[in-house]
Amino acid sequence: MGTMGMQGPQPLPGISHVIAVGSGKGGVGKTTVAVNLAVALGKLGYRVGLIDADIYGPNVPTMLGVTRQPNITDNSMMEPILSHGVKFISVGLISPGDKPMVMRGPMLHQIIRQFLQQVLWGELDFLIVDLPPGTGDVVISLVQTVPLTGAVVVSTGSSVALQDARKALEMFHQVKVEVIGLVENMSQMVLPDGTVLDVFGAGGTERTAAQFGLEFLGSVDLNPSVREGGDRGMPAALAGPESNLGKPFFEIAHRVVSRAIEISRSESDVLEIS
Ligand SMILES: Nc1ncnc2c1ncn2[C@@H]1O[C@H](COP(=O)(O)OP(=O)(O)OP(=O)(O)O)[C@@H](O)[C@H]1O
Repeated sequence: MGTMGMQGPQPLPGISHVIAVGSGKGGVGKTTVAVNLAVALGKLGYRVGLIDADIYGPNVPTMLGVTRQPNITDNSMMEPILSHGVKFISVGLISPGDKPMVMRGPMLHQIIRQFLQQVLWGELDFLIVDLPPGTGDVVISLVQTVPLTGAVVVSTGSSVALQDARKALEMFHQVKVEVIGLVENMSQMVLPDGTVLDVFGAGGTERTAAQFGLEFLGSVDLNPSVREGGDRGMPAALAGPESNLGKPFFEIAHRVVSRAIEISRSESDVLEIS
Protein backbone atom coordinates (compact mmCIF):
# COMPACT_ATOMS: atom_id res chain seq x y z
CA MET A 1 0.00 0.00 0.00
CA GLY A 2 1.24 3.47 -0.83
CA THR A 3 4.23 2.25 -2.82
CA MET A 4 3.13 4.28 -5.84
CA GLY A 5 2.88 7.44 -3.73
CA MET A 6 -0.77 7.74 -4.71
CA GLN A 7 -3.62 6.45 -2.64
CA GLY A 8 -6.94 5.70 -4.23
CA PRO A 9 -10.16 5.59 -2.27
CA GLN A 10 -9.75 3.55 0.89
CA PRO A 11 -12.58 1.62 2.55
CA LEU A 12 -13.49 2.94 5.99
CA PRO A 13 -12.76 0.28 8.60
CA GLY A 14 -15.96 -1.03 10.19
CA ILE A 15 -18.28 0.55 7.62
CA SER A 16 -19.93 -1.90 5.25
CA HIS A 17 -21.79 0.33 2.77
CA VAL A 18 -21.45 3.98 1.85
CA ILE A 19 -24.50 5.16 -0.07
CA ALA A 20 -24.91 8.64 -1.58
CA VAL A 21 -28.33 10.22 -1.96
CA GLY A 22 -28.45 12.74 -4.79
CA SER A 23 -30.85 14.63 -7.00
CA GLY A 24 -30.51 16.74 -10.07
CA LYS A 25 -32.88 19.45 -8.99
CA GLY A 26 -33.03 21.15 -5.61
CA GLY A 27 -36.09 20.96 -3.40
CA VAL A 28 -37.33 17.59 -4.64
CA GLY A 29 -37.03 16.10 -1.15
CA LYS A 30 -33.60 14.51 -1.31
CA THR A 31 -32.82 15.29 2.34
CA THR A 32 -36.25 14.11 3.42
CA VAL A 33 -35.65 10.79 1.67
CA ALA A 34 -32.09 10.49 3.04
CA VAL A 35 -33.20 11.16 6.64
CA ASN A 36 -36.21 8.83 6.49
CA LEU A 37 -34.20 6.12 4.75
CA ALA A 38 -31.64 6.34 7.57
CA VAL A 39 -34.32 6.22 10.28
CA ALA A 40 -36.07 3.28 8.59
CA LEU A 41 -32.79 1.35 8.27
CA GLY A 42 -32.12 2.00 11.96
CA LYS A 43 -35.58 0.72 12.89
CA LEU A 44 -34.92 -2.38 10.81
CA GLY A 45 -31.96 -3.09 13.08
CA TYR A 46 -29.10 -1.83 10.94
CA ARG A 47 -26.36 0.41 12.34
CA VAL A 48 -26.70 3.67 10.44
CA GLY A 49 -24.74 6.87 10.00
CA LEU A 50 -25.73 9.94 8.00
CA ILE A 51 -23.43 12.63 6.63
CA ASP A 52 -25.13 15.87 5.68
CA ALA A 53 -22.91 17.16 2.87
CA ASP A 54 -25.56 19.48 1.43
CA ILE A 55 -23.58 22.70 1.67
CA TYR A 56 -26.42 24.72 0.16
CA GLY A 57 -29.14 23.48 2.48
CA PRO A 58 -27.81 21.48 5.43
CA ASN A 59 -31.21 20.60 6.88
CA VAL A 60 -30.42 17.22 8.46
CA PRO A 61 -29.99 18.60 12.03
CA THR A 62 -33.43 20.24 11.87
CA MET A 63 -35.02 17.15 10.36
CA LEU A 64 -33.46 14.92 13.03
CA GLY A 65 -34.29 17.40 15.79
CA VAL A 66 -30.78 18.07 17.17
CA THR A 67 -28.83 21.19 16.25
CA ARG A 68 -26.09 21.15 18.89
CA GLN A 69 -22.41 21.14 17.97
CA PRO A 70 -20.61 17.79 17.98
CA ASN A 71 -18.09 17.07 20.75
CA ILE A 72 -14.45 16.98 19.74
CA THR A 73 -12.25 14.46 21.54
CA ASP A 74 -8.68 15.08 22.76
CA ASN A 75 -7.25 13.56 19.60
CA SER A 76 -9.35 15.81 17.34
CA MET A 77 -11.99 13.26 16.44
CA MET A 78 -15.62 14.34 16.11
CA GLU A 79 -18.36 12.47 17.92
CA PRO A 80 -21.42 12.05 15.72
CA ILE A 81 -24.76 13.20 17.14
CA LEU A 82 -27.24 10.41 17.85
CA SER A 83 -30.90 10.98 17.07
CA HIS A 84 -33.74 8.53 16.42
CA GLY A 85 -31.23 5.70 16.13
CA VAL A 86 -29.10 7.50 13.53
CA LYS A 87 -25.57 8.82 14.08
CA PHE A 88 -25.11 11.98 12.05
CA ILE A 89 -22.80 14.86 11.29
CA SER A 90 -23.62 17.94 9.23
CA VAL A 91 -21.99 20.87 7.50
CA GLY A 92 -24.82 22.80 9.20
CA LEU A 93 -23.22 22.08 12.59
CA ILE A 94 -19.94 23.56 11.44
CA SER A 95 -21.53 26.74 10.15
CA PRO A 96 -24.78 26.98 12.12
CA GLY A 97 -27.27 29.81 11.94
CA ASP A 98 -28.28 31.71 8.86
CA LYS A 99 -24.83 32.38 7.48
CA PRO A 100 -24.36 30.75 4.08
CA MET A 101 -21.50 28.35 3.64
CA VAL A 102 -19.00 29.94 1.28
CA MET A 103 -16.28 27.51 0.39
CA ARG A 104 -13.75 26.80 -2.26
CA GLY A 105 -13.16 23.31 -3.60
CA PRO A 106 -10.13 22.38 -1.46
CA MET A 107 -11.88 23.32 1.79
CA LEU A 108 -14.93 21.38 0.77
CA HIS A 109 -12.77 18.37 -0.03
CA GLN A 110 -11.18 18.68 3.42
CA ILE A 111 -14.58 18.71 5.13
CA ILE A 112 -15.82 15.67 3.24
CA ARG A 113 -12.65 13.80 4.14
CA GLN A 114 -12.96 14.84 7.75
CA PHE A 115 -16.56 13.69 7.91
CA LEU A 116 -15.54 10.31 6.58
CA GLN A 117 -12.28 9.77 8.40
CA GLN A 118 -12.31 11.90 11.55
CA VAL A 119 -15.71 11.06 12.95
CA LEU A 120 -16.07 8.29 15.51
CA TRP A 121 -18.59 6.32 13.49
CA GLY A 122 -17.83 2.97 15.07
CA GLU A 123 -19.20 -0.01 13.21
CA LEU A 124 -21.87 0.82 10.65
CA ASP A 125 -23.86 -1.26 8.21
CA PHE A 126 -24.81 1.83 6.22
CA LEU A 127 -23.33 5.28 5.98
CA ILE A 128 -25.71 7.50 4.00
CA VAL A 129 -24.39 10.72 2.46
CA ASP A 130 -26.87 13.49 1.65
CA LEU A 131 -25.32 15.30 -1.32
CA PRO A 132 -26.01 18.86 -2.45
CA PRO A 133 -28.40 19.01 -5.40
CA GLY A 134 -26.92 19.00 -8.88
CA THR A 135 -23.61 17.66 -9.93
CA GLY A 136 -20.23 18.56 -8.67
CA ASP A 137 -17.41 18.85 -6.23
CA VAL A 138 -18.81 16.96 -3.26
CA VAL A 139 -19.33 13.78 -5.25
CA ILE A 140 -15.81 13.96 -6.61
CA SER A 141 -14.37 14.44 -3.12
CA LEU A 142 -16.45 11.55 -1.91
CA VAL A 143 -15.40 9.08 -4.61
CA GLN A 144 -11.76 10.09 -4.23
CA THR A 145 -11.87 9.33 -0.52
CA VAL A 146 -13.94 6.21 -0.13
CA PRO A 147 -15.40 3.45 -2.32
CA LEU A 148 -19.19 3.83 -2.56
CA THR A 149 -21.63 0.96 -2.79
CA GLY A 150 -23.79 3.21 -4.95
CA ALA A 151 -26.14 6.15 -5.20
CA VAL A 152 -29.86 6.69 -4.77
CA VAL A 153 -31.30 9.39 -7.03
CA VAL A 154 -34.41 11.25 -5.89
CA SER A 155 -36.73 13.09 -8.28
CA THR A 156 -40.33 14.16 -8.60
CA GLY A 157 -42.21 12.86 -11.63
CA SER A 158 -42.11 16.20 -13.42
CA SER A 159 -40.29 16.51 -16.71
CA VAL A 160 -38.01 19.29 -15.50
CA ALA A 161 -36.98 17.41 -12.35
CA LEU A 162 -36.37 14.28 -14.42
CA GLN A 163 -34.35 16.21 -16.95
CA ASP A 164 -32.02 17.21 -14.10
CA ALA A 165 -32.14 13.72 -12.56
CA ARG A 166 -30.81 12.33 -15.85
CA LYS A 167 -27.82 14.67 -15.51
CA ALA A 168 -27.22 13.27 -12.03
CA LEU A 169 -27.38 9.73 -13.47
CA GLU A 170 -24.85 10.70 -16.11
CA MET A 171 -22.58 12.22 -13.47
CA PHE A 172 -22.64 9.05 -11.33
CA HIS A 173 -21.86 7.08 -14.47
CA GLN A 174 -18.88 9.32 -15.21
CA VAL A 175 -17.42 8.93 -11.74
CA LYS A 176 -18.15 5.17 -11.88
CA VAL A 177 -20.64 5.09 -9.04
CA GLU A 178 -23.33 2.48 -9.51
CA VAL A 179 -26.89 3.82 -9.29
CA ILE A 180 -28.74 1.71 -6.72
CA GLY A 181 -32.05 3.04 -7.99
CA LEU A 182 -34.46 5.94 -8.28
CA VAL A 183 -37.03 7.22 -5.80
CA GLU A 184 -40.04 9.32 -6.75
CA ASN A 185 -40.86 11.85 -4.05
CA MET A 186 -43.98 14.04 -3.80
CA SER A 187 -45.54 11.54 -6.14
CA GLN A 188 -49.27 11.95 -5.71
CA MET A 189 -51.43 13.48 -3.04
CA VAL A 190 -54.42 11.83 -1.38
CA LEU A 191 -56.91 14.44 -0.18
CA PRO A 192 -58.90 13.87 3.03
CA ASP A 193 -61.97 12.84 0.97
CA GLY A 194 -59.92 10.17 -0.79
CA THR A 195 -59.48 12.04 -4.08
CA VAL A 196 -56.06 11.40 -5.58
CA LEU A 197 -54.32 14.44 -6.97
CA ASP A 198 -51.45 14.03 -9.39
CA VAL A 199 -49.30 17.08 -8.66
CA PHE A 200 -45.91 16.47 -10.28
CA GLY A 201 -46.66 13.79 -12.87
CA ALA A 202 -46.73 10.60 -10.81
CA GLY A 203 -45.06 7.65 -12.51
CA GLY A 204 -42.50 9.70 -14.42
CA THR A 205 -39.58 8.54 -12.28
CA GLU A 206 -40.47 4.88 -12.65
CA ARG A 207 -40.62 5.29 -16.43
CA THR A 208 -37.22 7.04 -16.41
CA ALA A 209 -35.75 4.20 -14.32
CA ALA A 210 -37.07 1.67 -16.83
CA GLN A 211 -35.64 3.66 -19.74
CA PHE A 212 -32.19 3.55 -18.16
CA GLY A 213 -32.49 -0.07 -17.06
CA LEU A 214 -32.30 1.02 -13.42
CA GLU A 215 -34.20 -0.16 -10.37
CA PHE A 216 -37.20 1.84 -9.19
CA LEU A 217 -36.99 1.87 -5.40
CA GLY A 218 -40.43 3.27 -4.64
CA SER A 219 -42.45 6.42 -4.35
CA VAL A 220 -43.47 8.70 -1.50
CA ASP A 221 -46.71 10.68 -1.62
CA LEU A 222 -46.85 14.42 -1.29
CA ASN A 223 -48.14 14.57 2.26
CA PRO A 224 -48.20 17.55 4.64
CA SER A 225 -47.34 15.20 7.52
CA VAL A 226 -44.02 14.39 5.84
CA ARG A 227 -43.18 18.10 5.74
CA GLU A 228 -44.39 18.63 9.30
CA GLY A 229 -42.32 15.71 10.59
CA GLY A 230 -39.25 17.19 8.92
CA ASP A 231 -39.84 20.62 10.41
CA ARG A 232 -40.41 19.17 13.90
CA GLY A 233 -37.39 16.87 13.87
CA MET A 234 -39.67 13.83 13.95
CA PRO A 235 -39.15 12.07 10.59
CA ALA A 236 -42.19 10.34 9.10
CA ALA A 237 -40.46 6.94 9.19
CA LEU A 238 -40.77 7.00 13.00
CA ALA A 239 -44.44 6.16 12.43
CA GLY A 240 -43.22 2.65 11.52
CA PRO A 241 -43.65 0.22 8.63
CA GLU A 242 -47.32 -0.49 9.35
CA SER A 243 -48.44 3.14 9.07
CA ASN A 244 -49.40 4.81 5.79
CA LEU A 245 -46.94 7.57 6.62
CA GLY A 246 -43.91 5.40 7.35
CA LYS A 247 -44.52 2.48 5.01
CA PRO A 248 -43.05 3.92 1.78
CA PHE A 249 -39.74 4.67 3.49
CA PHE A 250 -39.48 1.11 4.81
CA GLU A 251 -40.22 -0.29 1.35
CA ILE A 252 -37.45 1.88 -0.09
CA ALA A 253 -35.11 0.82 2.76
CA HIS A 254 -35.73 -2.89 2.07
CA ARG A 255 -34.97 -2.42 -1.63
CA VAL A 256 -31.82 -0.40 -0.87
CA VAL A 257 -30.58 -3.17 1.44
CA SER A 258 -31.07 -5.93 -1.12
CA ARG A 259 -29.54 -3.90 -3.94
CA ALA A 260 -26.56 -2.93 -1.76
CA ILE A 261 -25.90 -6.57 -0.92
CA GLU A 262 -26.31 -7.54 -4.57
CA ILE A 263 -23.87 -4.83 -5.74
CA SER A 264 -21.25 -5.76 -3.13
CA ARG A 265 -21.53 -9.44 -4.07
CA SER A 266 -21.08 -8.78 -7.76
CA GLU A 267 -18.09 -6.56 -7.02
CA SER A 268 -16.39 -9.20 -4.91
CA ASP A 269 -17.05 -11.73 -7.72
CA VAL A 270 -15.27 -9.42 -10.15
CA LEU A 271 -12.34 -9.10 -7.74
CA GLU A 272 -12.07 -12.87 -7.42
CA ILE A 273 -12.10 -13.37 -11.21
CA SER A 274 -9.53 -10.68 -11.97
N1 LIG B 1 -43.21 13.75 0.36
C1 LIG B 1 -43.30 14.98 0.82
N2 LIG B 1 -44.48 15.53 1.19
C2 LIG B 1 -44.57 16.80 1.68
N3 LIG B 1 -43.52 17.62 1.84
C3 LIG B 1 -42.31 17.13 1.50
C4 LIG B 1 -42.13 15.81 0.99
N4 LIG B 1 -40.80 15.62 0.74
C5 LIG B 1 -40.19 16.77 1.08
N5 LIG B 1 -41.09 17.67 1.54
C6 LIG B 1 -40.80 19.04 1.99
O1 LIG B 1 -40.29 19.77 0.89
C7 LIG B 1 -39.24 20.64 1.31
C8 LIG B 1 -37.95 20.32 0.56
O2 LIG B 1 -37.52 19.03 0.96
P1 LIG B 1 -35.99 18.67 1.18
O3 LIG B 1 -35.31 19.72 1.97
O4 LIG B 1 -35.94 17.27 1.64
O5 LIG B 1 -35.51 18.76 -0.33
P2 LIG B 1 -34.05 18.68 -0.95
O6 LIG B 1 -34.21 18.09 -2.29
O7 LIG B 1 -33.14 18.01 0.00
O8 LIG B 1 -33.67 20.18 -1.04
P3 LIG B 1 -32.21 20.84 -1.29
O9 LIG B 1 -31.23 19.73 -1.48
O10 LIG B 1 -32.43 21.67 -2.50
O11 LIG B 1 -31.93 21.62 -0.03
C9 LIG B 1 -39.14 20.45 2.82
O12 LIG B 1 -39.91 21.43 3.46
C10 LIG B 1 -39.73 19.08 3.07
O13 LIG B 1 -40.30 18.93 4.36
